[in-house]
Amino acid sequence: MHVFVNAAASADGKLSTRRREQVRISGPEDFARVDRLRAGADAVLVGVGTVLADDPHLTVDDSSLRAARTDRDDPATPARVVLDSTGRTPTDARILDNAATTYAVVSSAATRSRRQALADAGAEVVVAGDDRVALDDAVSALATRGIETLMIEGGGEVIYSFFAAGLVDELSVYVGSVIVGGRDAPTLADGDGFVGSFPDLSLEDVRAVDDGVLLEYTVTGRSGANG
Ligand SMILES: NC(=O)C1=CN([C@@H]2O[C@H](COP(=O)(O)OP(=O)(O)OC[C@H]3O[C@@H](n4cnc5c(N)ncnc54)[C@H](OP(=O)(O)O)[C@@H]3O)[C@@H](O)[C@H]2O)C=CC1
Ligand SMILES: Nc1nc(O)c(N)c(N[C@@H]2O[C@H](COP(=O)(O)O)[C@@H](O)[C@H]2O)n1
Repeated sequence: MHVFVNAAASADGKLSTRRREQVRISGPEDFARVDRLRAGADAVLVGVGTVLADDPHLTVDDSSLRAARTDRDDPATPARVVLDSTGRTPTDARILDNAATTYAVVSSAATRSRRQALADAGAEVVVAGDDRVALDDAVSALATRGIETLMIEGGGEVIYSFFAAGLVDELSVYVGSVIVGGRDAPTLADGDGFVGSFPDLSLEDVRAVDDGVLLEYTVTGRSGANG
């Protein structure tokens, strides 16, 4: 499976505020680019933290991009995936509407009633892992459902986990011209953080987008060279 991460960060590396309230960092050109990225994916994945904070829809909005997908017999908008170990996704979350297939990936820690509630709300429930969603198992389960290209949109906990598992092939970061600040505000990669061995990136392209900068990387492996 090809896995790519896209996120928008402030100039000081934050994805949102310390209150975990969504910040509009991208401008119109970048949001259009994100729409194209979504249109090129089989599924768009977020963590339950993003669902609870933002209630995202995660669909392709541009009608010509949707038409191009249906012309090649793909659904108009990619599948949506939420990593949600205990099934905390609200049953009225926007990702559970009928705009696309939605996979709720839970762990064995999710109660039968939460799994049933998510299924009743329209999700296809996938179990991967014991206490927390195990990414290798989740990715395998998605692959068996025909997902070959997976876009990770965040947030910082989930992005870190994908890097820690060595599952990321490409990263694009839009760096907006704003400072958000806050030691507890989410960054691109939160989690426990790396010590001694760091994912290495190769910078493939830099360009001005809106009033910020788009950085595009491929992931080349792990080394301690940056430490
Ligand atoms: N600027 C941008 O581009 C973006 C910004 N955001 C912002 O990020 C914030 C949310 O980020 P964050 O709080 O980090 O939440 P995440 O969206 O990264 O979700 C984290 C949660 O996902 C669940 N999860 C399940 N399995 C895993 C796993 N293997 N690894 C990691 N997480 C797992 C965990 O909850 P559990 O254990 O209960 O399952 C965890 O707490 C919001 O403020 C949002 O606005 C989000 C996306 C993009
Ligand atoms: N690319 C980008 N730029 C920003 O400035 C952002 N705040 C985000 N946030 C992400 O977009 C999701 C919202 O998606 P919908 O418009 O509801 O489909 C949000 O949940 C974050 O993942 N992204």
